[in-house]
Amino acid sequence: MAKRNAAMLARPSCDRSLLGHFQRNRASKSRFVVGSHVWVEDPDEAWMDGLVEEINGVLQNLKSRYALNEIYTYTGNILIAVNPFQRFPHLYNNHMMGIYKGAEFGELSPHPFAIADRSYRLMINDRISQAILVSGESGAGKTESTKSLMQYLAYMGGKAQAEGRSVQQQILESNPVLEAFGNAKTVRNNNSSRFGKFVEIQFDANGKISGAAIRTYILERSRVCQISDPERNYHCFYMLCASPPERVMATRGESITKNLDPRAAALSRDALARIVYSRLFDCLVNKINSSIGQDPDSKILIGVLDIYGFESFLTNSFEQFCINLTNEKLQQHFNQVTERKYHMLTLNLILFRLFNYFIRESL
Ligand SMILES: Nc1ncnc2c1ncn2[C@@H]1O[C@H](COP(=O)(O)OP(=O)(O)OP(=O)(O)O)[C@@H](O)[C@H]1O
Repeated sequence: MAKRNAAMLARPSCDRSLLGHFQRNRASKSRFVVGSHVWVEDPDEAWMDGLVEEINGVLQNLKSRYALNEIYTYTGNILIAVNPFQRFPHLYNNHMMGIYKGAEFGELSPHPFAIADRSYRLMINDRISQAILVSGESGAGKTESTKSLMQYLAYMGGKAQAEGRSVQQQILESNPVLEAFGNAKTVRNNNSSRFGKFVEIQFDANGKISGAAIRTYILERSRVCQISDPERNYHCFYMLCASPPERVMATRGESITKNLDPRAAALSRDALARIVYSRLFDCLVNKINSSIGQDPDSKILIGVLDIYGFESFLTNSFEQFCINLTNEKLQQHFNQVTERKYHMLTLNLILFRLFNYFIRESL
């Protein structure tokens, strides 16, 4: 039998929160202990009294349902999902979402769509925010269940977008990006989330999605520089280094397919690294500026420009070429400026801005 892991989805009702933690073999132990008196179903006697002599730890109900490909089971308000380790696309298509739409909770087979539908109805009817907790051991199927929940909420709350991509589309499209940067192969799961995620889907008064926020928690930072075999680093690093036959550029409204040989792929990788680093540097400067604070009402200022000096190597980088050109221009202007008795700093600042603009545009 395939390995079975289980994830649990708990739906809080409008006035209380259900929190829980599901581990295989523990649920039965919490209800039955060795020595308990129990009723046992019997084909002849109907019910017989019995005594628990041994607990072998198998959740019989989940096991027999799993054998019939029934991977979802309710226990009260809680949905238990047993990882099937195979795709059942018919369980998650538009037709299935239509069936669960507005159906009474418990009327249809247990499903994440039913949990999402109940939460949506409670939010609409009682005007109270809801939360769905997805919990379970690594590899149990929490991320897959979360995607089904989000798929259904997007289906219920989605509104047609006149132009551009709708909020619901963007929420669903954020999954592959976050997984590329936040998921990695571990011993237990080839696509293990190495961060916690709280997706807040906001609705307007008509129950339509009006916005969303993704809050992440405790990204496993150590993985970036420390991994043990056979685990891997974050997927994005392998995606960056891989040279697919064609890795497609998506632009607004269309996608362009371009063949990249390993050399071109390496150039793209290096360009990305440069951009990421320079954005990080800008971000640092912005942080410093916002912590110092600026006076928006100030009408006068003294600017002091300090750019790096000109230099000439055997092979000059593009930035070196730019800085040499700018230094040359600055000196020309300095001479003109002093001759014409203009204020030198003002012109220098303009040039500095132009220089920045030029470099940014060129990169
Ligand atoms: N409902 C499902 N249908 C098909 N495959 C599933 C389903 N649930 C889980 N899987 C399979 O199991 C793998 C692990 O599931 P998932 O990544 O959701 O686990 P997880 O509980 O989020 O793990 P982690 O805590 O490590 O992130 C998935 O990549 C997928 O192959």
